[in-house]
Amino acid sequence: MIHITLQKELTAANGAMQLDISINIEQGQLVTLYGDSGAGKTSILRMVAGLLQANEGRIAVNQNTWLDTKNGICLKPQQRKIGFVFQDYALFPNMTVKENLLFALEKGQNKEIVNELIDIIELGDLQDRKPTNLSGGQKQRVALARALVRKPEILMLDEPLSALDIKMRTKLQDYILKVHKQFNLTTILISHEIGEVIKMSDTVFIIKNGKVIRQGKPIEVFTTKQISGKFQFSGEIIQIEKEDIIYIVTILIGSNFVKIVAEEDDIKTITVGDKVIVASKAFNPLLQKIN
Ligand SMILES: Nc1ncnc2c1ncn2[C@@H]1O[C@H](COP(=O)(O)OP(=O)(O)OP(=O)(O)O)[C@@H](O)[C@H]1O
Repeated sequence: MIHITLQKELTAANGAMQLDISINIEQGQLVTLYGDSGAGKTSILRMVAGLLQANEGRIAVNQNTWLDTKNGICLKPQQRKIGFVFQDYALFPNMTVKENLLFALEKGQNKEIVNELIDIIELGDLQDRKPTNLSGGQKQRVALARALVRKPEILMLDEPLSALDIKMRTKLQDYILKVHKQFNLTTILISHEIGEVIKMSDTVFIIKNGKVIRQGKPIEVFTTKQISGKFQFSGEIIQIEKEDIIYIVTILIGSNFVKIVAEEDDIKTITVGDKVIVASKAFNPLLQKIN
């Protein structure tokens, strides 16, 4: 079990914001932090990693205490068993893929883990290339492998996929799920994509103004009780157009646009940029393979 209690005064765009959270994560779970920009998600990860100091807090990872401000305990970042992947890949440009991984080894650590990761994350063909000769998705695979070299207890992923196109994103999601299971990791992912949160995580914590406002299984957290659709997708509203007495709402679902007819009452609570669920109760879709 991982227990995280943190309090920190942050300086938000409109003044001071008190971050105050207390979360428990079971060993082996993949959890997501979801919320608006500036809600405090990255600050939480940075405090867990020891890169940002909490005003008060306690972090206990299995039997070990990483932080306990009341008792003056605060492990240095290098003493916390963390693997971190950011949106920017932060690979060393002058080193090959394999050298980047070898460089991450601890002093005296067996090099076998590097070959194991090259194998699992399928970097064999890329291992002698330098990062400039890799695509965004390939670089992020290397960054993921590098984060795992020291066999972390917690893997932290701060929007690692947001710069990638939908196809790459899906592929990387699968690699993350694979290593999460194979290395029995506890993983904390920050994501803005409802679909990604639902696909990836056991539990989602919705963060707003530095507080956890909801938590639970993603599908239950993101769907209200009224919706019991048999068929549903999440997406973002791109456009709302009035046509006579109805409205046409354009929603981006993955890389596809879908137009939905809505009535005046429906659009009262929604606006462009909102994340929504599109659900249908009586729907018999056709399935067709695409190449
Ligand atoms: N070291 C710090 N001291 C004080 N305030 C900070 C510090 N670091 C970040 N902040 C502020 O805390 C707020 C939350 O930032 P944070 O990066 O944690 O949000 P976020 O939810 O991860 O946002 P995004 O999704 O845009 O990355 C921001 O307003 C930021 O300016």
